This record gives sequence, structure tokens and C-alpha cells, in this order.
Amino acid sequence: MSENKPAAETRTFEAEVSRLLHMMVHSVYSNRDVFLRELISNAADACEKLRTLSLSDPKLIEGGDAFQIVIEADKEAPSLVIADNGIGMDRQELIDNLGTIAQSGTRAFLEKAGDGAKGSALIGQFGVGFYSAFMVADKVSVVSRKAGSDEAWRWSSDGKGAYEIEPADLADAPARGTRIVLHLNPDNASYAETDTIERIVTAYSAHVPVPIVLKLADGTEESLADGSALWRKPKSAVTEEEYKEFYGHVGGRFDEPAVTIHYRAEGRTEYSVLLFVPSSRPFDLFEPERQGRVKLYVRRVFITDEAEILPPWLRFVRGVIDSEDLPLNLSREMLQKNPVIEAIGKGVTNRVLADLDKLATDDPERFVKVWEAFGAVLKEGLYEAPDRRDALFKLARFKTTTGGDSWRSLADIVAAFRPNQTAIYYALGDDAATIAASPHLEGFAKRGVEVLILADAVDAFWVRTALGFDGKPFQSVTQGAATLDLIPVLEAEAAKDKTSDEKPASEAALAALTLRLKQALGDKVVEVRGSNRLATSPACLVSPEFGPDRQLEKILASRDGAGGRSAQILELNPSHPLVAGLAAQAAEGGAAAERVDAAAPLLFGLARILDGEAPDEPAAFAKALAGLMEKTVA
Ligand SMILES: Nc1ncnc2c1ncn2[C@@H]1O[C@H](COP(=O)(O)OP(=O)(O)OP(=O)(O)O)[C@@H](O)[C@H]1O
Repeated sequence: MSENKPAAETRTFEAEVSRLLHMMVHSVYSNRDVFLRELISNAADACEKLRTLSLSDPKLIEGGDAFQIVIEADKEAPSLVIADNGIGMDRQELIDNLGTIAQSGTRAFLEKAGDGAKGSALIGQFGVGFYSAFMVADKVSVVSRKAGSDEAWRWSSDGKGAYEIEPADLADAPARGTRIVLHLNPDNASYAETDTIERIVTAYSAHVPVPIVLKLADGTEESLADGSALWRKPKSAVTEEEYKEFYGHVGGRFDEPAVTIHYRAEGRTEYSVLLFVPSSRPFDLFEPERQGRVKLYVRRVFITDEAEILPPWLRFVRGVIDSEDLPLNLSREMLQKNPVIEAIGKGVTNRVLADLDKLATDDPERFVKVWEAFGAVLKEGLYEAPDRRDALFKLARFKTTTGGDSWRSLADIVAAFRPNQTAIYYALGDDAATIAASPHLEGFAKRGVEVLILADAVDAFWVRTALGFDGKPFQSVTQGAATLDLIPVLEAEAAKDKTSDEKPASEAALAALTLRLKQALGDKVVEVRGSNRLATSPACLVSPEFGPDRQLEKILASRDGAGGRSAQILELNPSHPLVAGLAAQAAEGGAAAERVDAAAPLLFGLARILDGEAPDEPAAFAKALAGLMEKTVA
């Protein structure tokens, strides 16, 4: 050991690590086995990282290129050792990796978990990594020697707030890589039993791409996993359990995969694919980077999980793509705009969409679960990938105003068109409940017209650019003339209208009212008109046919903080007693018509409120309303 090395140092864990460790130690989580899965996964990653680096720097693996994970158990101590000959960590990396929480996954876990029992139940779902060792050990010691370095470091801790870091003798350190010793606590001594280790490795780690060896007490070795690449095996040779175990390793997810896609493409570009569609949302689904997690291998060598092979709207897909054609020394620049990667991306995207479509036909219930989890992401493709629109429209499912709880396809919706209906109507909004309460839907409900409820943020974007489905354009219920005249009112509604003694405004009176209101409201509206969009509300606001949609503007305004609003039209319900009464006054002229002027801002404010907004001049609105109420009590 050289003189100028820093001596042993005790450092405290970052506060969040302490919290996590506390949770681990006091966890009532019953499946402690997962700690071994986590440590093996880290060891395998370390080997794969070095294998990749050695492609450009072969000196790094001078000591031997046979990567291996070795497990050693001592029943007497009791202790368990997990050693790898991978990349290793230097002093700073030990501090950064094992003293703080760098992983966004672990942070997300902490945020979700809170404290207490809920947290311990969640540990199994998230891979919370290295720190899970403290679920079974009173003390953990890590000796690591970074590949190519002549220094080794020991990190050790009892998991109670602090850890020690000190130089380690090279004689005690692995020639390369990391050796983790768990001093098992008495309750967990069974993890030093050969049977237990065999069972856990078979269940969780049998297909990590690095061989795993168990060193027995008599010095002999037993192979627990051969490190073969599962994705290269023929489908017929792989069981469901093996797929699930591999999904856990490669995707870092422990739910059931909803779809498993395993095939080999041959022809101009050759590659093996083993991909999974998860059955639940990963925590980072809506992070702004929209980063995919598919791992790219070249002839069994891990290259990167940052290549953009699949489009961002398939970022929930997990797994491996292994190319036969790419060079091993792929640089970052080469990953971009690479024709081979583009061809692979295209082929695999085709396949994922085709398999999802097949699922929709073969197992609609399961497909709906996938759509509930990832529909909002797939819909980004409707906007970003016009060439994929037809395939995505086939998959898309919607909640609608007449569909109740069921998810409806566009084909279902077109098949249920009412007589003379020519457009697919949609209502945009922040959430389904607000949309369903919108006055704009009244006339559609009265005619039994099914309206798409579009409550995902992405909806406002694709629906404006998509030209239509099956020759039917998409039309917003808050935009343009509602063209409902030709669609018959439902019989039950027509019967109600007949028995009602409400008299709609006459055409002449309505014309007088719209003219008067337009004069009174001035520039606030571009037009005032009667409409059959409404049934029970007196008035609403809509956008002109060719302007931006009101809801889209609202969404953009809430995002950018801009309040700008383009032209709007005030639509009146001629059958509403308030409108009919005002129309009669407008037609009468003179002092009666002046009452219309006074009512104009109130009517306009009301329409805004029905739209979920405040009146544009709240003080004036409140004053006018109070005046009106005063009259009713006078
Ligand atoms: N055996 C090892 N060899 C080299 N580096 C390691 C090893 N074990 C852990 N590390 C380093 O420590 C980091 C933290 O490990 P940890 O298990 O806590 O999280 P992770 O594996 O990165 O993410 P997660 O487990 O949340 O998916 C790793 O990212 C890696 O850089």
C-alpha cells in the first residue's frame, strides 16, 4: 500500500439512503430472496460493462476474458459472498454508488413508498438494488478493484447511518471486479445453505448473460447458470417461467409481462429479438426524456440501452435486440442515423404492433389492460408517426359518452353511427367527469350520438392532425356548426319535447336576440347564433370551424401560462325558457329590448362558467347577478 493513500474514513450515508436502509431492515416484506437477485444483477451488469469497454481497450481484460459470477457460502459464520470479475469500482465510485441514491428508480420507490408497511410491500416490485443486502445481513463489506487499476478499496457498513471506506490490500482483493461479503444475521442464516442458493438463482437469475458458479465447502464448483443468451434459443426451448425470470432481469420489473415477443429475423438484416410489454406502468413512463430501455446487443455483447431503436411511443417495451450485422465498436455517433438500426427499428415496430393487434383479437380483456397502461403513450404515435396511424387506429380504444365502462374501438364507434351522422365527434378535456358534464354534449346525447371522451394530454394533438378514420373526419363538439339537424332525436327525447309546454323562440325573435346580443357583447364574440347543440343549458361557447379548438387552446394556455384566446361564438338554445323569454323581449324592442342588453354579460358569463372558466369580468358579473337576485326578493 503506498504512503499517500488516504486512510480509513467513516462517512455518513445520504439521508435518503438511511431512510431506505431503515425500511429494509424493518421490512415485513416476506420475500427477502430478492436481495440475491439484485446483487447478481449488479454483478452481471458489471461484467457486461467491462466486456463492452474491452472492445476498445483490450488491456482491461488482460487477466482473462472469462467473465463469471462466483457465489460462496459459509454456514458456520454464517456468510455469503458474491464476487464478479467485472468492471469494479474505485474509491469515488464506491462513495457515489453505495452511499447515495443515484438511481431514479430508487428515488421513485422512496416517493411512492412513504414509510411503514406500504413501503416494505413495494420493495418486491421495485428493484431497489444493492441496499437490499441489509435485509439479510448485519454487516456488508465490499472489496473492489477497478479493471486496469492497481488499487483496491474496501467499503463496509452495518447499515446504521454510516459506512467506512479504506484502502484494501491487493492480496485480499479480487484481481479485478467486486467481492461482496454479507455477514448474515442469525434469522437469515439459511441463505448460506446450498439448497436455498440453488433455488433462488434458478428462480430469479438463471438467464443473466454471465455464468454463475457456486463454490462448495469441499472446494468443488457447481454451475448454477451457463450465461447463455436466452434470446438466442428457439422459442420452443424456453418456458414461461424462464421468460418471466428473464423479464425481471432485463426489464428490472417484477410484474407479469403482458406480451412476450420472441423471434429471429433473417434476410437482409439479421437479429434476434426478445421483448416484453409489461402489464403495468413503469414509474418513468411520462418523464420528458421519453427514453426507451431496450438493450442493444451485437452478437451477444451488450452495447447500450440508450440507442433509440424503437420510437418513443413504444418506450414501455422492455427487452433485448441482438444484431448480427452491426460492428462491435459502435460509437455514439454511429448509433444515430444508422441504416441497420433504422431497419431493425422498423421491423421490430411492425412486429410489436402486429402482436398487439393479435392480442386485441385473441384476448381482448388482456389487451384492454395493456391499453389502459400504455394507450396514452401509443397515442403519441398517432401524432408523431403518420405512417403508423392506421395500425395505431386499429389498436386505439376509447371511453365514450354512450359506452359506459367499456373501451370502444373506432370501428365500433363508426358501426354505431346514427342515421345521417357523417363525423366522429370528440370532446376534449382534462378529465372524463368534466367532459361528461359539458353542455356541448347535450344535443349529441339527445340524438344518441356516441362522442369520444378524450382526456389524455396527447389527445388534443393527434386528433387535430389525424385526417379521419374510415373516411369519417374527426370533429370537436366545441367547434364549428354542430350539423346535428339531420340526425334524428331519440324517440324517448322527442316524446319528452312533445309533452313539454316550453315554447321555443320563433325564428324572427331569435334573429332579433342574436343581433342585440352581438351588439351588446361587441368584440367578446365573433358571432351569436341559435344552435341545436344544447338541450338543457341556455348557452355555450364554441370555436369557429377553422380556428383552433377551444379545449386545445385551454390546454396550451395552461401549459405555457399564456392566456390568449382566439375568437369564440356564443350559441343559444332556442328551446330554453330563458332564451325564448329574452328573444321575445328583443323582438318587442324599446325598453324591453334594453333588458336584453343588461342580460348579455350575464349570459356570456354563464356560458363561460359552463365551460369551466371564470366570467371574463368577475366583479361586473357578480354585481349584475346580485342586482338580479335583489329584484327577486324585492
Ligand atoms: N458488483 C458491482 N460491480 C460494479 N459496480 C457495481 C456493482 N454493484 C453495484 N455497482 C454500482 O453501484 C450502482 C448502484 O447499485 P444499485 O444496485 O443500488 O442500483 P442499480 O443496480 O444501478 O439500479 P437498480 O437496482 O435500482 O435497478 C450501480 O449502478 C453500479 O454502478
